[in-house]
Amino acid sequence: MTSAARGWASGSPDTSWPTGKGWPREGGEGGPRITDTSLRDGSHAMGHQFTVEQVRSVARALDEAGVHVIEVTHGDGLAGTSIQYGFSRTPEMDLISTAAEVCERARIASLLVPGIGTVNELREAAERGTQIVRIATQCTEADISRQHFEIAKGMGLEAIGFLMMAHMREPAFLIEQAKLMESYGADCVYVVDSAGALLPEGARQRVAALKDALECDVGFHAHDNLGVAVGNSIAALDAGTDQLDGSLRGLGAGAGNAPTELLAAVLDRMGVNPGLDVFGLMDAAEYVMAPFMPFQPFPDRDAITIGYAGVYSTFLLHAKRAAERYGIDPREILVELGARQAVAGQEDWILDVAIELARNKEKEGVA
Ligand SMILES: CC[C@H](O)CC(=O)C(=O)O
Ligand SMILES: [Mn+2]
Repeated sequence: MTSAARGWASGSPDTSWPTGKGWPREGGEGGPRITDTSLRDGSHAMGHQFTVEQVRSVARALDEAGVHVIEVTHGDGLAGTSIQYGFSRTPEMDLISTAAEVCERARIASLLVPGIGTVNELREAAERGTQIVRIATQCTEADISRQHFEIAKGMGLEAIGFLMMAHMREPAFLIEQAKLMESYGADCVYVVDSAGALLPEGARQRVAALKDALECDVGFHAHDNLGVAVGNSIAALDAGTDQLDGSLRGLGAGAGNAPTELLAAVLDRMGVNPGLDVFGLMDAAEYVMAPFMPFQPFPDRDAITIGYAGVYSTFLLHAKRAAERYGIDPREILVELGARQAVAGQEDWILDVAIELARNKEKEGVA
């Protein structure tokens, strides 16, 4: 569908345009609402070095191709720029303003991780054009997001919960966490496969459980560590997801996200295209995004290990260092950490596991 066919050229109001909760179901075009996170999750792959020009051209191309929501911030969310997470080349508020200025239809979202971003950044982001805040917590810690939801709703923003590392917990557990976010005012709660560790059945079960238990929308955010980001997104759709995430060329952390252009093509073939210009997105990926990408994210050995072990990608470097010190394969450390369900903040386990594995190996060698 061209922009003219959608009535964009004339700027006529399109009542089917997605504005959040329950968006497309009655009288709309059908299909899920699409959020492109190239300019946020992609910030990780870019080493947080986006320029104003890059953001302008990507946001414009996404908007023209009918993407409903464009997420813009540092990869770790508002105020992520730091020695810990990597300094942004361009102040994220300028990137938000730039995207907001060029978008005629798409809404701008920003990620906020409680403990990193504060209400001050959220207020400024809203002044610069952010209309949707995605509040991200570990999938075991939804309770820390109450204040953030209440403030965001008080500011008139659409507020979305982002339950990260959702592969680590069973659907029944996620329901409880998602219900907390809903009770704080969430318009939607996402199952976030941060480590790309889910397989289609796991994605389906988690989304189906939330759909069954919540009144608000449900979303799904994929990573491609096991090469099934698009397959998992389709499984989520099958389970009734209202919203899906993608990024052009999959630009995102680790093995990257589900490519938006691929999602568009697949949804179109499934007969549930929510108004995306399939060729436009293919062109945006090829001619706007690809030329400035520092590398093409894909499931390489490290990325597969993260998905296979189901651990935080931040464990990788520490595991490699410990493995070298104790003469073992870092993959063994990561798989063991995954089995022990290590979460962020438990990096000290890495050394313990390395020592234990080295001892076991020594014993086996002696026996
Ligand atoms: C906290 C940042 C992180 O990249 C959020 C996300 O996209 C994920 O967990 O997959
Ligand atoms: Mn992500």
